[in-house]
Amino acid sequence: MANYNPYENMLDVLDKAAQVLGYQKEDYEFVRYPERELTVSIPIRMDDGHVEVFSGYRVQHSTARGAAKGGIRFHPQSDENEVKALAAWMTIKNAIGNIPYGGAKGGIRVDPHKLSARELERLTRGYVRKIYPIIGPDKDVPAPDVNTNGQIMAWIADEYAALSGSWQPGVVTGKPLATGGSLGRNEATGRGLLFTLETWCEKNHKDIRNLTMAVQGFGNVGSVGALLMHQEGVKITTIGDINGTWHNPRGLDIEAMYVYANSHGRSLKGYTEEGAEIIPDSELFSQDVDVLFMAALENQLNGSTMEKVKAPLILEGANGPTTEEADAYFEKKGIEVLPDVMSNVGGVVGSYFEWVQNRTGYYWTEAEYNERLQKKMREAYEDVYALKEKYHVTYRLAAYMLALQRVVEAQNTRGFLG
Ligand SMILES: NC(=O)C1=CN([C@@H]2O[C@H](COP(=O)(O)OP(=O)(O)OC[C@H]3O[C@@H](n4cnc5c(N)ncnc54)[C@H](O)[C@@H]3O)[C@@H](O)[C@H]2O)C=CC1
Ligand SMILES: O=C(O)CCC(=O)C(=O)O
Repeated sequence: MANYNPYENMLDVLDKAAQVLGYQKEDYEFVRYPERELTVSIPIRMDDGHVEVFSGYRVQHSTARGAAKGGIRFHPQSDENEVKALAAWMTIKNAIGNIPYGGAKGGIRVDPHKLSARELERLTRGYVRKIYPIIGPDKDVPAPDVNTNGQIMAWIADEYAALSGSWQPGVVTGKPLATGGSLGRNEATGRGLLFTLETWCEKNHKDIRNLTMAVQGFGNVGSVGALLMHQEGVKITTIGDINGTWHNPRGLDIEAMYVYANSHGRSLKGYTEEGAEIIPDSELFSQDVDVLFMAALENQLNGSTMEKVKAPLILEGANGPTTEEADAYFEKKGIEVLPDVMSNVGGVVGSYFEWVQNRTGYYWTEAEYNERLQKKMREAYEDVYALKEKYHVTYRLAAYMLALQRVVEAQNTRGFLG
């Protein structure tokens, strides 16, 4: 998998979707290229006085349907191709969610766990100064992703205010409540995944309370998703994060794991539970469960791991966890995949709700927020499902087809071909 290029993977699926729709290359060629890619260098004085220079990226894949929108990731392996693919997936996802955004993503190549809080703040503010010309509430609106959180979003909003001379909370979403965040956003991606699973159960005449599950990733998406699904009766026997894989055949104590991870920097390192054992990470995918919930990183289910999967259903909370090769294999084997661009859209739909509240200055209750989220998740699922049934394709292909139709229509209506 050394040569895995997530952007190429995205293009392959996009081309297939276009083919099923009967599009010629020129009908959608523009969607194959990001509109704008910015690479920046961020010099930081570290606490001990020495200087380090970090690479950062912001890619705006599309603004056809509205301002570019998507999270920012801090990760040691972040690079141009990863951020490009993540930005394109945002275009597709935002179109499926039918929210008025294009797609973008950002990244800094750094291991944030090695930085002090002061260094992290300086790095974040340095990054904002470099991408300042291309972001704004109507231009490009960042949000959290892997290894970023509400505090980092608050620093982004504050640095933007310092540069622009005005407090504009709608420049970034996923903020803490004290800085214009919204009730519900922190849980939105996980809650949206629960709604997706519930809709799948309804369509397949399954009772969610009878499902068993294994989860990879226990950060924002994995931990909230697992907690909410557990509360609905799903039995979660296996959870893995970067530190290890925990297994309890009687069902893990998800509440305890959630509290532990959230008081240990979103990490399960050191977690113990009576009846639970630590198993090799390589055994996570081969668990004999009903659902494999992917909530870590891309390229996890690929040519080398796909044959391990025993679960008949894969729920994608992470972006891009399944390569095209693995996807084809799962289709052949009858393993159903609820794809990222449909299933985890709750995060950005929740961000849209926050942005709407920031711009109107009128804040909703959590119950209102969750009710609207449920409605949006349902609509996204049904819109994808209708195409899946009509064309007899996978959920993923149907999702890409739906997005392609919406982006192409917006682009053509605006008429911005040169
Ligand atoms: N935060 C959000 O609102 C959204 C995030 N996503 C996607 O969901 C995924 C997870 O994001 P977050 O939960 O926000 O990130 P996070 O930083 O809160 O958590 C990431 C989790 O993945 C685990 N992990 C990392 N590498 C791993 C490995 N090699 N093996 C096993 N576990 C590993 C970490 O230990 C951690 O538990 C990413 O793909 C992200 O792009 C998608 C939609 C929205
Ligand atoms: O909330 C957002 O704007 C984007 C979240 C995100 O990065 C994602 O959906 O992958």
